[in-house]
Amino acid sequence: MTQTAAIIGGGVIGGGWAARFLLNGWDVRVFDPDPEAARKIGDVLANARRSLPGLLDVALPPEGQLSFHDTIAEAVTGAIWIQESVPERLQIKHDSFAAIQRACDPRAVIGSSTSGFKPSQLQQNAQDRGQILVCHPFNPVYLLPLVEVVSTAQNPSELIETAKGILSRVGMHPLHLKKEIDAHVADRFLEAVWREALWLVKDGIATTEEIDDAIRYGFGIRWAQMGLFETYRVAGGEAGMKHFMAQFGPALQWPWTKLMDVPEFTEELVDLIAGQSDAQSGHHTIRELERIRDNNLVAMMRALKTQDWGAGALLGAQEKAIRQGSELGQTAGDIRDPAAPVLTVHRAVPLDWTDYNGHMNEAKYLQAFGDATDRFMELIGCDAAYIASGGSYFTAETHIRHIDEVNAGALIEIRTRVLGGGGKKMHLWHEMYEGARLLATGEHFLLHVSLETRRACDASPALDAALRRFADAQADLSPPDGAGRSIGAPR
Ligand SMILES: NC(=O)C1=CN([C@@H]2O[C@H](COP(=O)(O)OP(=O)(O)OC[C@H]3O[C@@H](n4cnc5c(N)ncnc54)[C@H](O)[C@@H]3O)[C@@H](O)[C@H]2O)C=CC1
Ligand SMILES: C[N+](C)(C)CC(=O)CC(=O)[O-]
Repeated sequence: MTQTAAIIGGGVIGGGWAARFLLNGWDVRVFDPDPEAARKIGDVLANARRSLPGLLDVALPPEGQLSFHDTIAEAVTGAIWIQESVPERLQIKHDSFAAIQRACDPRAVIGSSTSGFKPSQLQQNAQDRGQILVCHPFNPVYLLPLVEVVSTAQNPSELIETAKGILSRVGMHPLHLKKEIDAHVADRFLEAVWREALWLVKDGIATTEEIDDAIRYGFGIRWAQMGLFETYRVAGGEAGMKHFMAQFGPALQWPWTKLMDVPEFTEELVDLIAGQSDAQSGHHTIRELERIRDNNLVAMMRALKTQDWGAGALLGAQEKAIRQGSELGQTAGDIRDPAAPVLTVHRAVPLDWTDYNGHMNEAKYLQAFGDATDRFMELIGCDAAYIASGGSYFTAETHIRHIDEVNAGALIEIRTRVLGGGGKKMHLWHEMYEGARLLATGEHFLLHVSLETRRACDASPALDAALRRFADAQADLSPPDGAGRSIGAPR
């Protein structure tokens, strides 16, 4: 059954939460007094639709329904997750919690996006303190997985576990802090770095662009994959962390940084920073910058997925769970009708598959058909264990027809037929669709090989039988249009 989330405050962060829940299959009900809220959330959703689904190599559940409501009471009806993302003012947050708790399901989780308030401050005077906890996300909420969960002794452990479970199921990494503290963990770093950067600009040491370069050409990339302590452990060389601390610890006593002093926010400093930021980035609109940011984040996170590391490992685990619960997780024994084409790929087109023509690049059609072949091989028993035992298939010939174009974010399906198979041979036919629209076909001839001799040889009897089950059942189907065709101009 579809689950429902309520979003109270639909600005930058509330809009991001709405997109994350919707694209993970939840219905979302929004309350925001701003008459422009629907348009603003629409813009965030458009960005999310082109970027989030393509993070995974498998389709997310069908998108939920979005609705807007005139009161908090109406918005929270039926919601099991309520995310407060109103402005960072304690009184507005308290008023919102009071209105939420007058109307909501007492079992619902109420998460607050607050960047700085402690949960005990949020819970003050609440009707049910135990229902409210901090769930602090990072912008863009639809792509970045971190959410800092901060609770108090008032929160029942079952509610905290429910909250963490739900956040994990929408692809997030709930980091549950041991104790509450102003600004949680991550915002304390961000503020320390920001404060230092303001000094560097004010003192004329570096411009905003030079400071950004200092981050993005070096330690920013490093942090994205290993964080701080693991990076420094490696920097200690073979002697490791103790050596690193002995070598660089004393620097903390020297006056390298001004950390706790804050430069005065004079009009002059604000103008200096805003002027430098305009010179650095003013030629892009904010929407353009958001898209550049999203393109880069998707490429980086997908690269980390191939390494099964950090934020990428989380994506891999989510992908595996979705696959296991879907048609793509079936075994050959689950398939009752081997005469029907088999679903081998169901996924969105990722941003990093598109090219200068604004659509999916030709090389990625082969990637998608290659993935379809891999899935079919796995289905008939040519899986990781079989390959480790020394047998596999090599592709000997491929013919792809590009029939229609497709853009980032679009959901594609590949259905696979067996045109022939048995012994050493496997002849596959893939059709790629977006809905009912045929996008491409791929015809592939493969040979079974011994990975030891690198020469063709018969498949194992079990693999051969599994392949022949499909080949025999499909033998009487009429040949697909375009099968066996060679390249030539239409006459
Ligand atoms: N912007 C950021 O980078 C991050 C912000 N946060 C936190 O998220 C919360 C929201 O911040 P943003 O989305 O940046 O602010 P925002 O200004 O973009 O959005 C706030 C939204 O709340 C609406 N609003 C105002 N009064 C309301 C009320 N009484 N009931 C319902 N909605 C109301 C406004 O119309 C606006 O759409 C804050 O607590 C902030 O600390 C958390 C992570 C990152
Ligand atoms: C600037 N900020 C304190 C609102 C930032 C955050 O809370 C998290 C983020 O997305 O950087």
